[in-house]
Amino acid sequence: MDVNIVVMGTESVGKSALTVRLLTRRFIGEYGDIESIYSHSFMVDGREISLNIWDSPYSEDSSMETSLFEKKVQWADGYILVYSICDRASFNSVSRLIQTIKSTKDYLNADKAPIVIVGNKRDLHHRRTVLSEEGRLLALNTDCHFYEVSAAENYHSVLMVFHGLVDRMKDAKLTTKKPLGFKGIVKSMSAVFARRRTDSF
Ligand SMILES: Nc1nc2c(ncn2[C@@H]2O[C@H](COP(=O)(O)OP(=O)(O)OP(=O)(O)O)[C@@H](O)[C@H]2O)c(=O)[nH]1
Repeated sequence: MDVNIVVMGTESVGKSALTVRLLTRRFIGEYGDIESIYSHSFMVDGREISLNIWDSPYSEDSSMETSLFEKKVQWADGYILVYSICDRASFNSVSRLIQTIKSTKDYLNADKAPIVIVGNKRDLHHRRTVLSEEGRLLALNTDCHFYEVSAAENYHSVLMVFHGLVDRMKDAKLTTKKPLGFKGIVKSMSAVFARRRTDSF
């Protein structure tokens, strides 16, 4: 089964950190700001699940963001919306993002793809400005799912986020993989590591 997941959220909330943690089990600290689609396969109940994860840096450019946003919604079978527990604006943005996704034509026309809300940076609890209860309540009110994790400290909680989302899709009628038609997307981990190597010299 092929599954497309889009990871969204404002700047520096840890979208790449979560994605790279899933793929490599590692937290590398600094991540490039490139639009990337990563592939990752794993077995569930004897069946191979192939995940395509679209991780994009946050962009302030609204015109670019609109067309890209629609493309993402058209492509996605599921969403991971990330905020930082230390950044209230990022939480408010997730709340708005849910409304925007849910009102998009492609979302309404398709089988409603599951949405998972993720509060990241749980290790920074001394700087917390968003309570766990607020995340949970938002999920309850919007019919989404909720996790609080630390990409920096914990691989298993990150794994739970992605597997939890796939579990919710298993019964959903997934359409055949939609063509992407978007140039310039890097489909490998090499860019992340190449960037890191460059930075360290
Ligand atoms: N303490 C802590 N820092 C984290 C965690 N996750 C990410 N970071 C840090 O937060 C910063 C931003 O992480 P990224 O993964 O690049 O965030 P992003 O959401 O992909 O950012 P953009 O690409 O700018 O949209 C980096 O310095 C990471 O090391 C976490 O769980 N805990």
